[in-house]
Amino acid sequence: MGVVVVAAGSGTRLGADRPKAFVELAGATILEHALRGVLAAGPAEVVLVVPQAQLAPARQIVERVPAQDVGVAVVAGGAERTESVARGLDALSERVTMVLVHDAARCLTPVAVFDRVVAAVATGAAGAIPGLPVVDTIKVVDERGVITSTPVRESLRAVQTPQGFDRAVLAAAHAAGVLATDDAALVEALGHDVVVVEGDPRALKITTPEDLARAERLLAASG
Ligand SMILES: Nc1ccn([C@@H]2O[C@H](COP(=O)(O)OP(=O)(O)OP(=O)(O)O)[C@@H](O)[C@H]2O)c(=O)n1
Ligand SMILES: C[C@](O)(CO)[C@H](O)COP(=O)(O)O
Repeated sequence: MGVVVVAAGSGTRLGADRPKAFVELAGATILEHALRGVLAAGPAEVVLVVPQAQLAPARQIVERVPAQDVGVAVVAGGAERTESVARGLDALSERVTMVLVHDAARCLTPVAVFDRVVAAVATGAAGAIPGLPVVDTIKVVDERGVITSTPVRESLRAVQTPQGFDRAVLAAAHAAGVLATDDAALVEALGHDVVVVEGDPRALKITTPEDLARAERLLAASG
């Protein structure tokens, strides 16, 4: 299994003085936490996708983190998340047949979540992604803010990463050249079934300063 870790975002909503993946969380960068979490899942290879200006700092992180015999490559990302994923995919070796795409911003994702995604793809799913039931009622609104529909809550999931796919399926989905907020959407658009497996609250995406504080608390609580 190969893992593409996308870490090339700027982190506008976090508002830090550097790209989000290079912000410190309990003494290490978000990217370092993410890399350690990914390596615990037992990949054959990993590609870190980072901003062009952060290639050298990212390589220093790779040197610091023990990876045994796992190959860890570092490549520059694009302006959009979808482009960053595509560049990461291109950097995986030919031998990789199953790909997981993971947000560095979800750096505290437990290994059990990786395991559930891998198990679902290994048993034949074209794609598998973690998700949690939503607790709020969700409304669809138009441009005036007027509600146009209320989806049945039981059918909704808030989805996370890692998102796992058969490599050929994901490559075909990216070849369409369409942008989406996650990879599953590209694979769904090709007509493939993507299954949702159980996610985990600890796989939160660090997006705002409040999320960063929550991640600090989670790490402190886990000792
Ligand atoms: N051009 C981009 C945009 C996002 N990402 C990555 O995709 C993940 C999810 O994106 P998000 O959390 O929204 O990060 P940012 O785009 O950096 O956040 P913001 O929208 O606040 O700028 C992050 O790990 C981010 O680094 C990426 O690799 N390349
Ligand atoms: C892939 C993702 O994390 C799934 O929830 C999410 O869609 C990323 O979106 P963002 O707009 O890049 O935060």
